[in-house]
Amino acid sequence: MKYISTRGKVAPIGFIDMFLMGLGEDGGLIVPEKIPTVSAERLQAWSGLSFQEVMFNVFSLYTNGEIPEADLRKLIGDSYAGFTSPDVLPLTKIDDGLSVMELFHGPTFAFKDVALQFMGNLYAYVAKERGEVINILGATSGDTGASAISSVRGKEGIQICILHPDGKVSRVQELQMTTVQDDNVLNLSVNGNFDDCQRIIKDLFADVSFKTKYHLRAINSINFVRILAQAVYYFYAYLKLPEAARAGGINFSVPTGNFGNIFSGYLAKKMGVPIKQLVLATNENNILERFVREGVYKPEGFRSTHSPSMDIQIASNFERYLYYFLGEDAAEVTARMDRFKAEGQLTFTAEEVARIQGDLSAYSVGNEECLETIRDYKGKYGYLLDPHSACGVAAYERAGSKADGTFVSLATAHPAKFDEAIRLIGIEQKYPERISELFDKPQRQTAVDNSREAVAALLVDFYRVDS
Ligand SMILES: Cc1ncc(COP(=O)(O)O)c(C=O)c1O
Ligand SMILES: N[C@@H](CCOP(=O)(O)O)C(=O)O
Repeated sequence: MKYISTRGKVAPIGFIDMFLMGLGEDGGLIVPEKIPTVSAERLQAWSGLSFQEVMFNVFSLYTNGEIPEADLRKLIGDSYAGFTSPDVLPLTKIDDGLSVMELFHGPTFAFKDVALQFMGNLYAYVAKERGEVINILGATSGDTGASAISSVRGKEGIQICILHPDGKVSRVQELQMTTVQDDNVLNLSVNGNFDDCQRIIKDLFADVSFKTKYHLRAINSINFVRILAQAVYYFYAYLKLPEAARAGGINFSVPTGNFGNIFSGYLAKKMGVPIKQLVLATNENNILERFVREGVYKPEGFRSTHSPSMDIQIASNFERYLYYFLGEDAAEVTARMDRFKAEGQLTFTAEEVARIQGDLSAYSVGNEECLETIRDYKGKYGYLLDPHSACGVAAYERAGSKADGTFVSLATAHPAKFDEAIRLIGIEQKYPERISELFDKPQRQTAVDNSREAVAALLVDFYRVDS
């Protein structure tokens, strides 16, 4: 298995090189040369396996033997040892039609831990085995940053810098990042929004001489390993359902912002998970909904919502979807992304829109509807959703067609991370101890201007370049 770029100008590389490259050196996103598939019989044989075993099986299709089997098993075992649920990702039945897969039982109470605990350990492994310098650069709307920092704090040979939008993450998210005192962590609070943070890091990754000199490594869903690790929970959700509930295929409702969460589902479907509908749930930052419904991909005014981690306009993984949508035609992807850069929007023909709607359905959930869904599910089922997970459930409610069989809605964060919103509807919750203890700790972060140059100047001082 080799890896290539959506823009076609990266010579095929192996698994570890792909992991280290992060963003393709031609500015594209990395994808596998050919997506491996799992037959229905083989998938059936995975029934009853633990999450760790399913992950091992999925990753073994992609790693080319570059990580010896025992090492891969240990990396996976270590990564989920700190999850608080014995199932790692428990599946909770809400009613006959709907189950919620809780992805937030890791150290930072968000679904990002599923992939990032593994990636942190993989970076430490690669640093040790290959003597690579690992200088991680990431952008966050709140969850990726906390999770990535938790996965590498204090680890030998690794430095991590995270950009977050100043004042636009929840209080708990900010504390999770900025109360970490390890010297290998730098938190930059950027005077802008998440799109600005993501643009700055992508510009720095695209500057190949800077990237090479400072050994920049990606932890965002820019990195294909993130996408792959997230694909595993689609397999696991399918396998955890009783046979009768999954017969004929299942549906997922997926809160998404950077198109990473749902693109992982799209990948799992291509690999062979019998997924019928993939429902894309956004908040009021609804560029992806407009793309699916109207065939227009165009950022519009940024809005702050109750689900701040999905306050995203420019969705990084849109380009990966485009690549497959355009029949893996890298020249056409390049032409369309160039057009997007020049004109600030992409429009799709009616025939194309019909095909997009064959892959995805999409719903944008307003602030009021989000809170209403939280109130409703707490009242009806005694189940407390966080605002991101509530967008997923609200989209499921609207997707409607219960005749399609079982739905799994992905619960992407613990409600305690977004108590600001939950309190608005008068629901009191008790924080897990690992969250309540954050409020007494000192914070450390550096304010920085919304510019690539300002960030680069700080990185030059922070990163280690010796091996
Ligand atoms: C809690 C939560 N839910 C959902 C999402 C959406 O995930 P993605 O942006 O990978 O699609 C994010 C981050 O964007 C998040 O932090
Ligand atoms: N919601 C994310 C935004 C970054 O997305 P990523 O999947 O590319 O890391 C966050 O919480 O930071």
